[in-house]
Amino acid sequence: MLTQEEIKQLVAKQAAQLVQNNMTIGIGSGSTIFWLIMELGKRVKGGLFFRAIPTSRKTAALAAQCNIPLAELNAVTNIDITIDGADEIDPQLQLIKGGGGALLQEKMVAAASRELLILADASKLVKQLGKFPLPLDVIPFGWKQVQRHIRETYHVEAILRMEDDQPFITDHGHYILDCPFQHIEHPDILTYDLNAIPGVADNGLFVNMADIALIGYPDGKMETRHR
Ligand SMILES: O=C[C@H](O)[C@H](O)[C@H](O)COP(=O)(O)O
Repeated sequence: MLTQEEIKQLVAKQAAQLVQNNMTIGIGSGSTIFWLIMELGKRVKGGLFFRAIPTSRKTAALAAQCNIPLAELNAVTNIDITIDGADEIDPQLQLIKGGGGALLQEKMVAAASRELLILADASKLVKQLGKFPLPLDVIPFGWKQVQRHIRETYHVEAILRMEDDQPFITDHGHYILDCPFQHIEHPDILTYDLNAIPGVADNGLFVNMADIALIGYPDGKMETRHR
């Protein structure tokens, strides 16, 4: 039986093979994407040329260490494919993302891409989204008003994400509120409503965005799911 890290490595290896010469790709964030970057680094060493739009400072730093040429989102008109991880994946390939706090850039890069490929081990598969607390990317100014709105509207206690006893700060200087909805019946409606709250920059629901998910299992099998 493979460990979770070995499964992540396996799906990352397979996904790295999809990148072709001269492509522009988006690279997501997180521990699964760490392995993707390692695999892409090997392909760069082997002579493959592509350029990548990173979705976080961490991803950018890792990719630079692996000699992957980087570009900014503003510098491209077209991204062939974005490869990213997820925190939850439902049967319609609707996602919760943002466990690492990079959801805002991830969604912007995914939205600019022709295709979004999600890599995950099978533990991320759920029947219904919501067990994983939904991250909201919020402007620090007046964040408690957003928290109060969530409490009054949904009866959900949003928790300010902390790191080393300080609020966790995103790459763009924002805060993250983690919202334990438990059951999200209509992700399409919820994403729209949450983003309408003043002070919310974005939320971690990725609705109708993922095209393909590559799922790895402990026995070494891989499954491709399409939306
Ligand atoms: O902000 C983080 C991203 O949305 C990640 O893609 C997500 O949290 C999954 O990360 P991991 O591959 O570490 O489980």
